[in-house]
Amino acid sequence: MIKEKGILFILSGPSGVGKGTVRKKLFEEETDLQYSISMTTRNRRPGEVDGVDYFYKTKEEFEQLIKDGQLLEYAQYVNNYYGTPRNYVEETLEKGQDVFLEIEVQGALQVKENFPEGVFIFLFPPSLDELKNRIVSRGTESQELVLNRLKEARNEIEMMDAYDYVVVNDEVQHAVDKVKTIIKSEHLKRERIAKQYKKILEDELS
Ligand SMILES: Nc1ncnc2c1ncn2[C@@H]1O[C@H](COP(=O)(O)OP(=O)(O)OP(=O)(O)O)[C@@H](O)[C@H]1O
Ligand SMILES: Nc1nc2c(ncn2[C@@H]2O[C@H](COP(=O)(O)O)[C@@H](O)[C@H]2O)c(=O)[nH]1
Repeated sequence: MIKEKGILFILSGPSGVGKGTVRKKLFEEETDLQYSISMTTRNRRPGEVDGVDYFYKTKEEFEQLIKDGQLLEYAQYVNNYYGTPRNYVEETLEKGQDVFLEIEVQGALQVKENFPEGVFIFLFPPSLDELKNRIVSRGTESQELVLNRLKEARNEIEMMDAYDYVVVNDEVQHAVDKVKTIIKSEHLKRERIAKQYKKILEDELS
């Protein structure tokens, strides 16, 4: 019997909307997903751990990874590089396990070119004011960086139509439940298609 490949889920959206918060809660409740840890050149925030939150790289190391074709996608976001390790994603999907990416919009659009069969979810803020409150209240960025991230957010929201699903992050648990429903329905959809495909093959062979 042919082993089904895993499904690639991409959670994306503007900085501060709550992607990391929603993803962490989702992973407490959903144990069958594999999280792809990204590479970045940004400085480690207090409490972040290398190999858990990110793989932290120098600019030179990151540019070498790009040259070597080791990134599935990458983006320069507010003066730093961020990217997804290609081997980890491809090998995990090949093993039949689902992979979950939490990345910004430019990167998500690159993934869409290479993996159009991926499931693209856009996390949307209840309002732009609330988005600003969230970035500011997190307290991890200077005022200048908050403004840069908000400027970027407006461009990112314009790309929302390229996604398969839009989930409003009003309350964390609501958003997590909606993402879980999307994951279940994508599995059901693929099972149904596989059954139909099997039936067509059986009919043709009989
Ligand atoms: N539904 C929510 N209601 C209120 N606050 C929230 C909600 N979701 C997230 N937050 C808060 O908003 C802030 C930003 O969340 P988080 O860091 O998860 O965003 P992000 O989209 O991952 O940001 P970035 O893209 O910059 O990494 C955090 O302080 C978090 O606690
Ligand atoms: N294109 C990619 N974007 C990524 C990746 N990993 C994280 N991100 C996104 O970058 C911004 C900033 O993150 P922060 O940790 O500095 O707040 C945010 O939107 C992340 O989702 C990646 O591999 N590729």
